[in-house]
Amino acid sequence: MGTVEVRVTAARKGYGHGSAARPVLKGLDLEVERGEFLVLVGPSGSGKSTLLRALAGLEHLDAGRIERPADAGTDRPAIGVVFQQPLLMPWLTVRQNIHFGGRYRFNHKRFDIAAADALLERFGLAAVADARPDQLSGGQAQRTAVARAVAVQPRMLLLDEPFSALDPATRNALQDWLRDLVAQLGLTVVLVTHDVDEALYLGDRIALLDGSGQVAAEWANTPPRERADLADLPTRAELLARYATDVPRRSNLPQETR
Ligand SMILES: Nc1ncnc2c1ncn2[C@@H]1O[C@H](COP(=O)(O)OP(=O)(O)OP(=O)(O)O)[C@@H](O)[C@H]1O
Repeated sequence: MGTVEVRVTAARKGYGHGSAARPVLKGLDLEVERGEFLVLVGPSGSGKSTLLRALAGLEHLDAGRIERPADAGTDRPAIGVVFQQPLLMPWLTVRQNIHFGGRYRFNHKRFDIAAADALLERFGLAAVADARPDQLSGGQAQRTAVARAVAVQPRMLLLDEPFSALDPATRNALQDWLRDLVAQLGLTVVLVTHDVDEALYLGDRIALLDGSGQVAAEWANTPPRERADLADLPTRAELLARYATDVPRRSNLPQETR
């Protein structure tokens, strides 16, 4: 067992009140090791995004605790977050978007602009550095979002279905790209995905949220180098079988609690 980067203990979180109260996390425990690539899978409504937002500090737990990497001073955040939509600032160029976190959220005098600019090259975005988000392909936009997240040199990257809105070819290309990037930067990653093959292709470990409000099962995984190998993995059949659980959807909730 390596160094624990994040420890979630007895996490409880629900939404709504009274008869509409809906617990989502029910005493969930989870540990993520430093440098590990953990993938959270599970059906819609099982609480994957809620857990990720809590890990990011964007959501408060009702009970339980999360110990996560502390920010090193005020200038360097420990965590970068990327969502399904790139959420770029439409009035800023790609380069300005990548600078955004460093310039505006932290001590801008210590933000390393040269290092952030080097990401343009590394992420294949140099040719569109001065373009606005509406001029980008989906893949370019999402690479910009990841570049913005890593420009502030976080220790951990939290990704909530970052590639699910992309076409399959672009998704595959970005999975390869992400895998190389994470290995080079030595980041700890927690990725939420619906895609079992994506989980098996990328994850060092896969955790299943099945709607019970807890981690229902975990699998150690040695990611295959070839996509063709995915189909034969025993874990794949097991995961798909466990995945079939039906969890009530968000649309069942009263409108005002959404
Ligand atoms: N802000 C909110 N207000 C009320 N209910 C919410 C809120 N966010 C999530 N929920 C509810 O909590 C439950 C878990 O949602 P969450 O988005 O965490 O699940 P998920 O596993 O990520 O689902 P999906 O895969 O569809 O994104 C769902 O039933 C959802 O309706």
